[in-house]
Amino acid sequence: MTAPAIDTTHIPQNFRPLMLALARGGAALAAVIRRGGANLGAEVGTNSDGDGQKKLDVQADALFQDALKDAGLRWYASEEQEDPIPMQDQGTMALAIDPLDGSSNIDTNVSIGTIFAVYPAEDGPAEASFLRPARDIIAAGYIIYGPRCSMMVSFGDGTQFYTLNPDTGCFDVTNPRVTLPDCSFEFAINASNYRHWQQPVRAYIDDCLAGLDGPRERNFNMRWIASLVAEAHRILMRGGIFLYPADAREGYERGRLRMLYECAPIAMLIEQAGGHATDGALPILDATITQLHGRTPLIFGSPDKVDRVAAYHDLPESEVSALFGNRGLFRA
Ligand SMILES: O=P(O)(O)OC[C@H]1O[C@](O)(COP(=O)(O)O)[C@@H](O)[C@@H]1O
Ligand SMILES: [Mg+2]
Ligand SMILES: [Mg+2]
Repeated sequence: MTAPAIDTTHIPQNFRPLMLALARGGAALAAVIRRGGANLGAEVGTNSDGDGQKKLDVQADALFQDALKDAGLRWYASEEQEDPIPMQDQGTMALAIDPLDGSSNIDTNVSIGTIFAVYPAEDGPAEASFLRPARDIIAAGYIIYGPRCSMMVSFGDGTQFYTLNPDTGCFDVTNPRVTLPDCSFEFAINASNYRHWQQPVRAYIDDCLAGLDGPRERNFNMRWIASLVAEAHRILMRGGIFLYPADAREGYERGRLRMLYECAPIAMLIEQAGGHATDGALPILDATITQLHGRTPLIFGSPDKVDRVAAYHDLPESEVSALFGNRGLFRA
C-alpha cells in the first residue's frame, strides 16, 4: 500500500481531500525544484500585475491547477492568472494561491515556497468568494522548498507543521500546534528602500540599528531572503519581525505583497501561532479584500515587536522624526 500524501490525523474531515491534493502537488513541485536545470529561472513573460514570470512560476501554477482538479474546489485564483478559474460546479471551497513565492531565488538555490488561502465558495461570480472580509478565511498554509520540504497549515485552531519524508512521499506531522517563540531580536526588511519609507518605519529601523546605544538598549540582527515563505518560516521557528511597508516608489503605495494569496494566509498562520500581523496599524485579517491582485503593507512577527511598529504610527510627527525622541519610553 502506498503512503498517503499527508498524515491526516489533525486535519478536519472536510479539508482532507484538499490537503491530500495540495500535499501531492507540493511533493511533485519539490521534486522538480530538487532536480533543477531546465532553465527554471528563465523569464518567460509577465503576469496580470506586470511582474516578470519565470518558467517555474508558470509550471508551478499549471501543476497545482491540475493537482487540485478533483479536490472539491469551486474556484482557483492564482497570482499567475488574471481571473479565477472555475473548477468543480459542486465545489464548496475557493482557493487562492501564490504557486511559487520568492521567484527571484530560483536560480540561486535559496528557499522558495507556495502560499495558499481557502475561503468558502459563495453563489454567484468568483468575486463573491474572494472579495470579502479577510477573516472569512477558513484555511491557510504554505509549503517551503528548502533543505527540507515542509508545510505549515491552519484550519482556524492553531498552526500545524509537517515535513515531507522523501522516502515515503508523505508529509509527516512535525508539530501539531506551533507557538511563535520570542527568543529572536532579528528584523527582516529590504533596507535598500530606506529612503522611500515613511517616517514611522524609518524610526523603528533606526532604533533597531542603534542597538545598545539606542532606545531599545540591545543589539539586533538583520535578515532579508526576498522570499516571504522563508521569512515567515524563520519567524515561526524563532520569532522576530518582518516588514514590507508601503513606500514612496511608484506602484508601492500599498507595499508589494498581495492581500489575497500572500498576506491574508501568512497573517492567519502567524495569528494562529500567537503572533501579530498588521498593515502597520490594523490587523491584516480585519481588512476587507477588495481586489483579486490588490496589495497591502505587511508587518508580522512577535506581538510586542509588531505592536511597537503600530505605536510608532500613532506618535506625533515630531517624535518619530527626532533621532530617538522619547521612544526609549516604550518598553517592548
Ligand atoms: O525584491 P523585493 O522588493 O525585496 O521583494 C521581495 C518580496 O517579493 C516576493 O518575492 C514576492 O513574491 P513572488 O515571487 O511570488 O512575486 C516575496 O516573496 C518577497 O518578500
Ligand atoms: Mg509571492
Ligand atoms: Mg509568486
